[in-house]
Amino acid sequence: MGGRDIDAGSRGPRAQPDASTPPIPSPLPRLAVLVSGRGSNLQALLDAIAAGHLAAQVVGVFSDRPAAPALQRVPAPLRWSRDARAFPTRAEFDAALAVAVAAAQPDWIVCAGYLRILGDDFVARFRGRVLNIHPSLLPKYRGLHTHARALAAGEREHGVSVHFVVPELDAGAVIAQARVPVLADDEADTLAARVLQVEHPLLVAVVRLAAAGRIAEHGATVLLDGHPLFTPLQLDSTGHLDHSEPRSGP
Ligand SMILES: Nc1nc2c(c(=O)[nH]1)N[C@@H](CN(C=O)c1ccc(C(=O)N[C@@H](CCC(=O)O)C(=O)O)cc1)CN2
Ligand SMILES: NCC(=O)N[C@@H]1O[C@H](COP(=O)([O-])[O-])[C@@H](O)[C@H]1O
Repeated sequence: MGGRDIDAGSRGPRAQPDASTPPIPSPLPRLAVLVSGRGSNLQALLDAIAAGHLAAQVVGVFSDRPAAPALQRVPAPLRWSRDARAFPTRAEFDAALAVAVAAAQPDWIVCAGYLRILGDDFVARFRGRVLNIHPSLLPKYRGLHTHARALAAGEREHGVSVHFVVPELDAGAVIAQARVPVLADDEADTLAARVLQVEHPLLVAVVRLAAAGRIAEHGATVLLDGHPLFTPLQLDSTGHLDHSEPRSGP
């Protein structure tokens, strides 16, 4: 799994393009995906790319768990994993992860079911380019076990958020959300399954915006096409993000 191929060879005069010269396509945006589990969100990205619905390329899949089934969804050269528990400190694992991720030269890093808190140094190194999909309507239910907690709290609505990653857990600017109803007979697993169904189109839709250079982190705010988002984009029933959301401010 390597980075960009840099042609250090040719030093002669560059051929001037003319009408007969086909345009050189810009390289596809490079995605590094961090996983810890089965990888259904990773698969959603891979499927969208294969179907021509996401103009990007997965350049590496990274895990803290060598046995993570998600790793099997990509060819071996794209896989990197180390047992995080085998490292003396969290910082040492994070440092090894950062070196491996940097070597892939990603444009974006997507936490897709990645179950480790990233250290401050890792976040700082890639700040503004790290996204996470979190199974709750943030800022509600940061952390783990979100479905059980939402049920225990008697929520009638639940869902998923995609946000920028900052050092504080699940506290980064929220880019987009998708909502599902909580049913009277829901248990954590049935609610999780319903949420997962909207996670996949939501993640693809946000990564599509990121890959197209349309979103950016601006402090605690998300910029969409240079305009601040004051409320997260919402996934509609057709799997598209509502860009018509009213934007106040310049
Ligand atoms: N610095 C950040 N790192 C990560 C974030 C983030 O927002 N900031 N998002 C997470 C993903 N995540 C929820 O969406 C999450 C991941 C891990 C944990 C957690 O408590 N992990 C424990 C280990 C749990 C386990 O092994 O079962 C830990 O790291 O000690 C909570 C939420 C990705 N990283
Ligand atoms: N705190 C992070 C977290 O809980 N992420 C959640 O883990 C699952 C991973 O599924 P996947 O491995 O099939 O994509 C997804 O539901 C994702 O939202």
